[in-house]
Order: sequence, then structure tokens, then C-alpha cells
Amino acid sequence: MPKIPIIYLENINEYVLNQGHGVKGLADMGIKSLPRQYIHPQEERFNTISDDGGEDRSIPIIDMSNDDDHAMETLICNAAEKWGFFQLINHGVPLKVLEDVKAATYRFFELSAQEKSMYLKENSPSSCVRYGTSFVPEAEMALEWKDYPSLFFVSDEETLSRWPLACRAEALEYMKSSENVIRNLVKILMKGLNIHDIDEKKESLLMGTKRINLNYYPKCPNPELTVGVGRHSDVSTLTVLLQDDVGGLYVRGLDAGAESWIHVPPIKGALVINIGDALQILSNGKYKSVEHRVTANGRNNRVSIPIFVNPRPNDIIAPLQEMMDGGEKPKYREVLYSDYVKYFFKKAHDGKATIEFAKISN
Ligand SMILES: O=C(O)CCC(=O)C(=O)O
Ligand SMILES: [Fe+2]
Repeated sequence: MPKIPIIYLENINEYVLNQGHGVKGLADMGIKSLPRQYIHPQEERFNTISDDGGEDRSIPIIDMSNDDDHAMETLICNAAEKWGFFQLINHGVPLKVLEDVKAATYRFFELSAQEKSMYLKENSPSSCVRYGTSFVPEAEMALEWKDYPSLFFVSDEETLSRWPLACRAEALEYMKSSENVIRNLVKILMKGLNIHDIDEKKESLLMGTKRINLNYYPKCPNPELTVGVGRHSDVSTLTVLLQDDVGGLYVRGLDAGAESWIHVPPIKGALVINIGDALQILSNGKYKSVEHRVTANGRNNRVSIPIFVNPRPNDIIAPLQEMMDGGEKPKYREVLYSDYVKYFFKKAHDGKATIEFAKISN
């Protein structure tokens, strides 16, 4: 007799989604093969032979303790233009803060399904706290092998009363400790556009809100048939990502052919930074929001913790006026940011398709 309770596997949605077990529940059960709901079409699976051509290329690694500010700023702006992705070392966020938030992620996932299910959309004490699995299960043909709580920052008070106790202090500390580096990056990236004054309106557009996700990718029985996260670009201004030492994040290479994927190697203490769609739009396409994806892993559990730095929901995003001053034509129309995000969450991950929503066709 198989050890697996067949009833659960026949009713994946009930078990994984509604009861809050997540894919971690399936992994903990010891399933030996991937349920069909997680099998992705061939073209979306990751083929390590052709997709990761043993690249010696890598996204830039930038040392923020570099004494030569000008050189460091140039590296950052070039990386944002050419790669849309880079890693930061010596960024000033203490290693302990990073280790603590990873441990807190594990702590959250050790809660029982019943405890975690208190944070499902239907039950959550706050619309700012949502525990989920996959991306948008109701719109996806195939599910993603990932669970996560998503925490939208409103205020310290809200955080301390509503975010899950298992991870709230550490998630908040990580968010606060990264404020300096985020502000610094935004300043540098604006300077690269010849914008030297960040007024209140720009401050809101560039870093008006923050959301932190605690991603958990459990060890998967058939990693070759599924994905951790499908191809997408982020809708943020920029994303600050902490990953553990497992690896599996791949970034689309912009320079060499459409099908080149570059691994982002884990570096202890580093933060991965990527440009999101909002900044691609604000910079009129100068900074690139690049497609990325995450493989499932057959040997290890993996955690990653992105902070999405976003405009405010009521902001209108469009290319900044300064981008147009030299006579450049806007490539994107004005869009209410909350409409942009709604559009992103209405469909499965689909590469760079979201930005079409704002593109001016000519
Ligand atoms: O887990 C990762 O490395 C990346 C996750 C990601 O791309 C996302 O949450 O948007
Ligand atoms: Fe992402």
C-alpha cells in the first residue's frame, strides 16, 4: 500500500490551497512523484543542457564599499541598463539581519497548516498579510512549486499587531536595515538619468511602498517537470532579493540571443538587485526589467526573500518628464499603478507580457 493518502492527491486544491498545507505539505508527506497539476509544458521546463550553457558570463557583482563613488555609481547604472540585475556586496545590511530573516522564514513554515491557514486570503486579519502558494492558482494551467506569505508594509503598529508572530520582527528588521541601501540605489539610478532632486512625488513613485515575500521552495520529487517560479519580470521599481546558498535563480541574458539564461550564483551576505517594470516605464526603457525564473530543486529546500520596492497604488506611472526633455518620445502611456498590478495578478507568469499593458504601440 502506498503511504500517500490518495484522497489528498485527488484533491490537491483542497489540501494545498484551501487547507493551507501548501506544496510543503506535499513534500513533507513524502510524495514520490509530482502531481499532474504541477507538470509544466515542455517549453517552460528548465533544460539545464541548453538553457544554462555552462555560461562563464555572470551578472555584475558590485562592491558598495568602493572608495571611488563615481566608479561604483557607473557600475550600478550600467548594470541596470545592460543586465537589469546585479549583486551587491558590502551594502551595509548586517549579515545577522539576513541570517535572522532566513531563519524566521523557516520558522513560519514550521507552523501547522491550520496556523498558516489563518493567513489565507479568506481568513487573514489584514488585507496586507496573505499566505499563498504558486502565483495565481485560479488563473494558472500549471501550478508553481512555491509557498509564501506576502507582507505589505503599512506601519510599524500594523506590522507588530498583524504580521505572523513567527517572522514579523525579523522581516521588519530586514526591511528597515535595507532602507539605506534602497535609498542610495534610487539616488544613484536617478543621477544616471540626470535627475538630481528627488521630490515628494518622485519619492512616492520610486519607493512609495514596500512588500516582502518569504518564499519557500520545498525539495521537489520531479524538479525537471515543474518550476519554482515561471518566467516573469517584477512589477516593482526595484527588488532587493536575499537568497540562501541553494541557487536556482536564472536571469534572461539580454546580450546573447533570446534563449540565454544566466544563473545567479549565491554569494554569502550579498543582495541581488533587479529593476522592475515600474522603473523601466519611469526611465522610458533606459533601465531594463529583465525576465527571470526559478528552478525547482530535487535535493534541497530553498528560501528567498524579496523586498519589492513599489510606487503607491494611486500613483500614475509613465515616463518621467525629464526623460522627454531632450525630445525623446514616450514609449509608455500613463497607467494607474494599481491597475498595472491588477493586470499582472490576473494571469499566470508570462515572461515580459505585463509591460505590453503600458506600451504605446506605433
Ligand atoms: O526566489 C527567487 O530567487 C526569485 C523570486 C522571484 O523572482 C519573485 O519572487 O519575484
Ligand atoms: Fe521576480
